Parts: sequence; structure tokens; C-alpha cells
Amino acid sequence: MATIAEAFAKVQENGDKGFVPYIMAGDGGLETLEEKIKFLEESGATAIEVGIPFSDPVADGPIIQAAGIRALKAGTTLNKVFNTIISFRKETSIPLVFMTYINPILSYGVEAFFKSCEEANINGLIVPDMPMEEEEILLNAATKHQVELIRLVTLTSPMERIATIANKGNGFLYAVTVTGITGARTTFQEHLGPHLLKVKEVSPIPVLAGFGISTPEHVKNMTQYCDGVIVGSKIVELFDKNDLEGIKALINATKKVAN
Ligand SMILES: O=P(O)(O)OC[C@@H](O)[C@@H](O)c1c[nH]c2ccccc12
Repeated sequence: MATIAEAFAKVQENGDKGFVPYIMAGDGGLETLEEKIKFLEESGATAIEVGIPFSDPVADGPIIQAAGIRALKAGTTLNKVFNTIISFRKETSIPLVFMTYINPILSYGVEAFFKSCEEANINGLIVPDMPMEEEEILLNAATKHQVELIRLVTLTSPMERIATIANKGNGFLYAVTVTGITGARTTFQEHLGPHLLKVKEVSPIPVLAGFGISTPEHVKNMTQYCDGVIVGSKIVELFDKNDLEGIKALINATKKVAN
């Protein structure tokens, strides 16, 4: 199974950019998780961000929130997500990154959570409501069970803080491209390109842009300034409509040969 660093090294070797799709675990029923992950791996994704449904998802936009509600209604629990992934994980090699709020981790138990992550070969973790100053709660157990903490930086973070966060050096750096919640946008701020280049300058790890990216053109524009993209709402929507070609077109926009 590849680590996040190995997956990005391969992307760079090929002259491509990284593509990290977000999916909501349990949307469409947990029995669809295996085929979604295998499809994304075969289609050339670099890593997959797997969302854990939660009742109070403060940073999620409407599409991801709706997916979370569908997943919860289908009876998805963190424990079932772990068991489902463990059942097929050996047939895949793509890195998996969990995206969850801090509450589900605390109620599962921090040590138990990371132990289960190790059993399921979860490579990384994004906790959007966890400020850098508080992450000590997770850090020891994460390190012990080889789960990399993926950190977010925003457009409004001072560059000094971005540098500090980037130099904690785990997996990749998630550069949020808009102010506000997740979800498709039609335009981005003009200074986004230069901002991403500055973030790249201070970051020893790959910088991925995420939030609002929803077309192959967005992907191509954005990857001029960074090492890859994260696409959430659009992927959730395309899976919901079973538009697999649409998903492939987004991923292909990060490939050198297709451009
Ligand atoms: O949906 P978008 O705009 O493509 O953005 C990615 C995002 O959905 C995904 O990374 C994510 C889902 N929930 C989050 C909460 C916080 C930060 C990031 C996320």
C-alpha cells in the first residue's frame, strides 16, 4: 500500500498534478464504498478523502451536508465504516484520508480511533474544526499508528502561520481557495494564483487547492499554481447522478498526456 508521499512522488515523476476526490462514506449505502474507491483508484486519483457522516458538519456546504444526511439515514456509523474498509482494503493500494470533525473521534476514543485507522490502513486525517494549537490531543496517537495529520490553511491565514503549519510536514497541505464553506463556485478571487504560489514557496510538502473546484477548466487553471486539487461537492454530485465519465474528465484534467 502506498503512502501519501509515495503517491505524490509518482504523480511528479509522471509530470502530472495530484487529484484527491472527496466522497461521503455511506452515501448510497456503505455497500457502494468499495466500488467507488476502486473506481477512483483505477481512474487515476492520487488519494481519496473519505468523509465520515456527522450530525453537525459546520464547514460542509449544502451538497456534502445532504450526502451526510443520506449516509446517516442509511445507518452509517464510524464503526461500520472501519469494518467495511477493512473488508476490501487489501485489494487497493491508493492512500485513504479520513475527513471527520473532532466530536466523532472523541466519542469513539482517541486511541481506539487511531488503532482502527491503522487496522484499516487509513493514511491521513483531516479534522477541520481542530485548530493547530489544540492538535496535541491527537498527535501522539496519530504518530503511534502512522496516521498523518493533514492541515488546512486559508486565504486569510498570515503567511507566517501558513509556514509554521506547512513545516509540521505531514502528507500534503490543504490550501482552502475561498472564504466560506465547501461547494461549487463559478469564480475565484483574482489574487488566488499568487497566493497559492506563495504558499508553495514556504511549504516543504505538496500544496493542494480545494473548495469550489467543479470543472476540468477549474482544475487546469488551479494546478498552474499548486501541486494538485481536492474536489468534493462535484464528485459527490456526479456519483449521485452516476455520471462516471464526468468524474473521469475531472481526474484527466490533472494528467500531462491528456492536456
Ligand atoms: O466541496 P468542495 O467545494 O469541492 O470542497 C472540498 C471539500 O468538500 C472536502 O474537502 C470537505 C468536505 N467537508 C469538509 C469540511 C472542511 C474542509 C473540507 C471539507
